Amino acid sequence: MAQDTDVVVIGMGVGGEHVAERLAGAGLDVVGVEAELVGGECPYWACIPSKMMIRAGNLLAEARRLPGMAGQAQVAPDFAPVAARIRDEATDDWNDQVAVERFTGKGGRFVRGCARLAGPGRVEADGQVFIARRGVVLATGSRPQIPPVSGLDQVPYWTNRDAMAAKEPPASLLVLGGGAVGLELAQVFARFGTAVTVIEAMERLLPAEEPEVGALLSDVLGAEGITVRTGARVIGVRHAEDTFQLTLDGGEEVTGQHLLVATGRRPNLAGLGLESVGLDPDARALDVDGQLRAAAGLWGVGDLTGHGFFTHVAVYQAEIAVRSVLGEPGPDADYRALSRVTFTDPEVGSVGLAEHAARERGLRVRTGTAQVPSSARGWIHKAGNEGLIKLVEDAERGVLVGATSAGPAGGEVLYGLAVAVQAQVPVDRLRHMIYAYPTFHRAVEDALAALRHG
Ligand SMILES: Cc1cc2nc3c(=O)[nH]c(=O)nc-3n(C[C@H](O)[C@H](O)[C@H](O)COP(=O)(O)OP(=O)(O)OC[C@H]3O[C@@H](n4cnc5c(N)ncnc54)[C@H](O)[C@@H]3O)c2cc1C
Ligand SMILES: NC(=O)c1ccc[n+]([C@@H]2O[C@H](COP(=O)([O-])OP(=O)(O)OC[C@H]3O[C@@H](n4cnc5c(N)ncnc54)[C@H](O)[C@@H]3O)[C@@H](O)[C@H]2O)c1
Repeated sequence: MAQDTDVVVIGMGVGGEHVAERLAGAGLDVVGVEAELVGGECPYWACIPSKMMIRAGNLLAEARRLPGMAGQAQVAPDFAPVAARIRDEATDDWNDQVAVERFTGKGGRFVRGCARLAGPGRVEADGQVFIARRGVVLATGSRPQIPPVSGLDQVPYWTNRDAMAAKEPPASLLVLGGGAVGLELAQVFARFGTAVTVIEAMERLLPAEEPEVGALLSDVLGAEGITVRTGARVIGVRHAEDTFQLTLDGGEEVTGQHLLVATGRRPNLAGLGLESVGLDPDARALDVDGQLRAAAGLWGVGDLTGHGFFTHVAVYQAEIAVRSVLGEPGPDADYRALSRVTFTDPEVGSVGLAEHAARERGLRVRTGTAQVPSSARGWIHKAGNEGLIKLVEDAERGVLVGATSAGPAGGEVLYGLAVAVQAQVPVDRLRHMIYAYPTFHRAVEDALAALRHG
């Protein structure tokens, strides 16, 4: 028999969990359905374990920077504490009991299973049927996008999930894709002694970001001993005797003990029953309006909306969806000042539009760039000081529409630039601010001084 409830949340990753807990906390009867682990990708296989790995890799890199700066250190990398932290502190050995109890403790009803829509306000899960009076929130996230490379579907490649569960670094690793996942993990494993080759199809690393950043990362990763192949297409994959062999389009072969496929993600819409509510199940992403509504009584938050695969986007959208479900007024989602940080060393932070994206929108653009090593703090910092600040100004309006901050703490330096883009602070005002000496963010002042038409 069908059970009545106020709201059903399908998918209890960061987005869905936030919605479900907030609505249950507001006194609604909420059913939360999760096929795998409550918390989703971020705590178990993505943001948190990868950042624990990166913290460890950065410690090794800092120790290796001692010569010429502060003495000598014997560095003997050991991945065991990293794997243990991921198992014990990050993921509770991939057990979500605490998260489930946090939700049920707020009065939520939890169902473990794969849910699907069976008409407006109607959800089937784990052999049960729920009728949602207020509506349904879809938050099913995304999964790795596997490219159609000949032989790839026949071999035991890694995705981010296998990498996060690794107990030791592989002897060698081929990384397909020079985006955020590929580069963060390439650098970590290399710092633990893995021989890493990154193969990126586009002409540069992090191709969606400023080209200066792709060049910077190629140099830094190359100097750390990582082989970086850009503009490289893999046309075939084979696996035999614990070795992966990739054939590049020029005929060259590259080999490695493991292969990490990190070529992007795609929203999980298949099998959700979208056709039962008149929506296209084959769409690339769930189309939502500014209040995160996909249809009457149907909301969507997180990766499946295609507005950027980031935890901060999922949680931002979740707050708006909560207000919308509760019928409370509030502003529409606004992605103009969306920040993203790739946690390589140097960290690459960016907000808003890269120069090429601003030009594609027809803006009259001025850009200004400053090199971190040439700034006072960068010069003082010395070892590991690589980085740059690049600003993108809409010259008509005299405001920044985008900025990049790469360097030590580049993701933190980004914050001031994100405020400037979000609040549309006039560039002239930014020029007449006082920037503390000698901070990394003082390079912003140099970049402002360099703003000129390209
Ligand atoms: C390696 C890696 C590192 C990352 N690092 C960062 C980072 O540093 N910072 C950052 O902001 N972002 C990072 N991300 C992205 C971040 O993990 C995602 O953006 C975030 O997890 C999205 O949350 P979500 O709730 O939309 O989806 P998910 O976390 O994917 O959760 C969706 C949930 O829905 C469940 N589900 C799916 N279908 C159904 C169904 N039919 N019924 C029931 N349940 C279902 C799934 O099991 C899953 O638990 C990283 C991603 C990766 C891969
Ligand atoms: N620090 C963070 O916030 C963080 C970290 C990791 C992941 N993420 C999120 O997860 C998402 C997925 O990360 P990702 O790195 O998998 O995707 P991505 O889209 O960032 O990068 C994928 C890369 O693979 C390349 N590529 C695609 N097909 C290829 C092929 N056949 N051969 C070689 N290269 C190919 C693309 O050109 C691109 O550079 C990101 O979009 C990001 O939003 C965020």
